[in-house]
Amino acid sequence: MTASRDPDALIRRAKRGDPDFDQHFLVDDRVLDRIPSYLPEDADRGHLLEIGGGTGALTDRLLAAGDEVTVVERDPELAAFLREEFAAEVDAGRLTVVEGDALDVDLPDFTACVSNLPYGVSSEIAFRLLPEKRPLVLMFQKEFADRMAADPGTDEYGRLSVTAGHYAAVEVVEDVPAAAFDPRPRVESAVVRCTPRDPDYTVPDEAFFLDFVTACFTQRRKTMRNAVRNTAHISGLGDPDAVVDAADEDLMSKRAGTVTPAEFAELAALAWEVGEP
Ligand SMILES: C[S@@+](CC[C@H](N)C(=O)[O-])C[C@H]1O[C@@H](n2cnc3c(N)ncnc32)[C@H](O)[C@@H]1O
Repeated sequence: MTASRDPDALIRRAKRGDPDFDQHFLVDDRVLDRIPSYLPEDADRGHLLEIGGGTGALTDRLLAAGDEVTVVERDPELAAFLREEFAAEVDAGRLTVVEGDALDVDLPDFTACVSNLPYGVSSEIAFRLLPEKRPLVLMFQKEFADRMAADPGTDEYGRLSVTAGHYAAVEVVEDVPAAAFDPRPRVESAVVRCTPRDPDYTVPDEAFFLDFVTACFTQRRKTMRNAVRNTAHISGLGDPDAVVDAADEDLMSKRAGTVTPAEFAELAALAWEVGEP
């Protein structure tokens, strides 16, 4: 196997690294080597997607781990640098560099995504990728990663945990210190693995379920009884009182932070039936 490109040399050649553009490049070789290995063992590595290629240190590892790679990069100078640096792989049809905003561009039919995300838009990108139901290995700000993977009853559990968990089993697989990046971000980071799976509950309407969960967590300090009543403008319920009257009393006395995803789904089904959504 050929040696990987030196991440510091890539940054010198690209002459980029602007924190205002979410440009914090990974320079720790051990972290870079480990990231693709977090893909589930049975993941199809036929076509890997990378969002935010930067100077290509992770792109280089993905070319070694997969058959074909598509990288999306918003910075035109970095996109041009990637095409030049990886000209042989581009010519061989193994690498496609898409210049554009990952929130707008058409995504290819990828089999798995491995990315060190731009943190300013990491939530929007994650929720663009999760419904695609492909394995994802993504670097986030640590606090965000912990909230995504949190269990009911913990301080971190919230809307993000339920909505991400609706699409995938979510695990934090590695904490990454700021020192692993150049320039250093002001926050700590963590790598998350999302393994797609169907949830252990069914919902009558996915958009309504997600809005209902979002609504309840805007009032996380209130009982579910009050949360359901006070947030009809978010959940879209025409008759929230009917839901509260029909629902289990014990569940209505809980706070959102201790309600499991399956309990949210049960309540959303009831709300869909009697709450005039
Ligand atoms: C945290 S850096 C990661 C770079 C590289 N993958 C690495 O690990 O060193 C994020 C990259 O995403 C790019 N970026 C920022 N916003 C973006 C967007 N909306 N769409 C695509 N790329 C974006 C930045 O220019 C930057 O190169």
